[in-house]
Amino acid sequence: MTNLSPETTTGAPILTPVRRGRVSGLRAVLPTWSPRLGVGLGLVTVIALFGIFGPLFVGDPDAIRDAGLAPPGDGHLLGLTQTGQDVFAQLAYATRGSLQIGLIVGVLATVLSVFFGVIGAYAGGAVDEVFSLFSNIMLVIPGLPLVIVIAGFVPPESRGAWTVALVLAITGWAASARVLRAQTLSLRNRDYVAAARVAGEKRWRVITVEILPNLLPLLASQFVFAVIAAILSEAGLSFLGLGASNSSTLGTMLYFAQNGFALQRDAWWWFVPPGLVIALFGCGLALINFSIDEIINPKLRVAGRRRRAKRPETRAVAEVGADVVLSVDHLDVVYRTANPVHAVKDVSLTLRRGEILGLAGESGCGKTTLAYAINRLHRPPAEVTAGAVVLHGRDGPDIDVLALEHEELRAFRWDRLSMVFQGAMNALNPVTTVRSQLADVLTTHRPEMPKAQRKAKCEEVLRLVGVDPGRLGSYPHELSGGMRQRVMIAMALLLDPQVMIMDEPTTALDVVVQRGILKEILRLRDEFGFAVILITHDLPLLLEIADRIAVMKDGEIVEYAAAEQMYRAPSHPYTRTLLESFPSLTGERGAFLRDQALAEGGVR
Ligand SMILES: Nc1ncnc2c1ncn2[C@@H]1O[C@H](COP(=O)(O)OP(=O)(O)OP(=O)(O)O)[C@@H](O)[C@H]1O
Repeated sequence: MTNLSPETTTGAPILTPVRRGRVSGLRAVLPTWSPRLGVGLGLVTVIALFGIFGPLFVGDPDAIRDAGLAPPGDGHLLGLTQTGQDVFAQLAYATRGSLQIGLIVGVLATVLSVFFGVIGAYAGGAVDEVFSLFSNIMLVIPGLPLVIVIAGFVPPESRGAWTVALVLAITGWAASARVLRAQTLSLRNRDYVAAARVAGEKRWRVITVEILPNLLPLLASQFVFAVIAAILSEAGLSFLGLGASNSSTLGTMLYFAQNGFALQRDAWWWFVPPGLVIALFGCGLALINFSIDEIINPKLRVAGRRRRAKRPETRAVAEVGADVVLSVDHLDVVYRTANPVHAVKDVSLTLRRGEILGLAGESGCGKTTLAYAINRLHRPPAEVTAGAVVLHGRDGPDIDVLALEHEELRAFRWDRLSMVFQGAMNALNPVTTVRSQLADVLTTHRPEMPKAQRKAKCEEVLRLVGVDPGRLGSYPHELSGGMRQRVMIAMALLLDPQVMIMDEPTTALDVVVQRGILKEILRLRDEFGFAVILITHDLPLLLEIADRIAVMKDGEIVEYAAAEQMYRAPSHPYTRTLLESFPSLTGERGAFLRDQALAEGGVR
């Protein structure tokens, strides 16, 4: 296998060269530009400018004229109310009033939710319990009735914009505090926060430097949401006659329009403009909120592209021999992020029946991406842009894996090709027993299998991987790391697959357990004849147990040879560097298990 360039057989490049690198500085915390964000920002900016500067250019909104109720025209852009007041002038002042209340509530509610959510969660213990209890109580009190009661108790003469804003903030922070608490609890256990604590950083510094910056997108979203809710609630309160008595807001405009029977008198120019401003402002903020969500959850950024994702350009698979079970042909995988990453470049591999094919390479070279793409487990932003993956059935037609439809794919996975994931021992569900996790696989893929047979099969696979079937009733936390790993391998064996992909199956285990499990895999392979793609960065380990090895670097296969050959004479400088980077205790790299196995006739 040579180092192939990313070109199609016709010579046309499949992809333009991709730049690697991180989005730096402020751009990393800003939402990506999208038409949605543009429309949202446009709406909010225009309405905010109208609220800020409009009152400077319109006349007195309270000036009463003799004209009475009049439609737009005659020098009045939006007509007159029944007392002859200019609706456009009122709209400018009312927009300013509503924005003020929205802003005050947004700031107050955010401060309260940070105080009760973040500080409480970080402090932990009794403080967290009390804060959390208080947030919960505020959360279960129905908001609107409480607002109505509080606002109703405040005499109209002292019910100014600030009072209304205060009432709305008091009733509107609790839900955000719950979300921030959950997020802070998760953040405070992260390694970098623990490191800051161990380094002796003061509490306030850990909160402001380590935790709050990570909560910024969430805080921004909560703030925007609080502003929308405040403007709408204020409009509702005013409509009920409980709004700010000394200031004009969009809600009070609607209240007076209602009192003046604007609807019955067809005076649309009186109630439509304030209603429209509320709707457009809310809509604009909601659109901005969507974009902030994309920062909190970057996966949302690719949603549009996912819909447009096309079938990759496939080419005829190279002629394969009868003993080939899986062939990967010129596969390309790209992460379509702001700076696209071409993670798998023109990779071609063939896996023979019963073979252990090792895939080695340093961290980040694309091993996991390749494994996921073979199994169609890759998710956006990852996209297979070219190539083919074909499973050559034992008894049946070839299966073009990349062309499988949803249901076919569901039936194919695990049945024909199973996978032991990286960090698999943590992949077991902590709240379900080993029995039900194994049985679930059988119920999904073999629904017709009788219960007794299912039970027997679960016991059999556990025995095969060296775990006492008595452990079927155990929960994952009751098993050692090595046992959990064996259970995952048992799960991968359940349906007698033809191919098993193992991504760093033993990395987290100590050398003795690792060796035991690898020997077990070799024995099972010999017994059942499945083929294995074994992924690891540990090349010497592969030299010991693999039949052939592919070495990956920067997404490309740079050397692909029989293990024996790679062991005796590695041809690529990178392979040599990899081998030299591992110290040898015996003086002979990888001699131990291979030579022992050769002597036993175990490794071919
Ligand atoms: N979701 C993602 N978005 C963008 N780039 C990604 C994403 N996931 C992985 N990559 C990039 O793809 C490349 C290959 O990553 P991959 O996880 O396949 O490497 P690996 O060889 O399996 O590494 P390791 O041994 O550490 O698991 C890396 O450069 C990585 O940064």
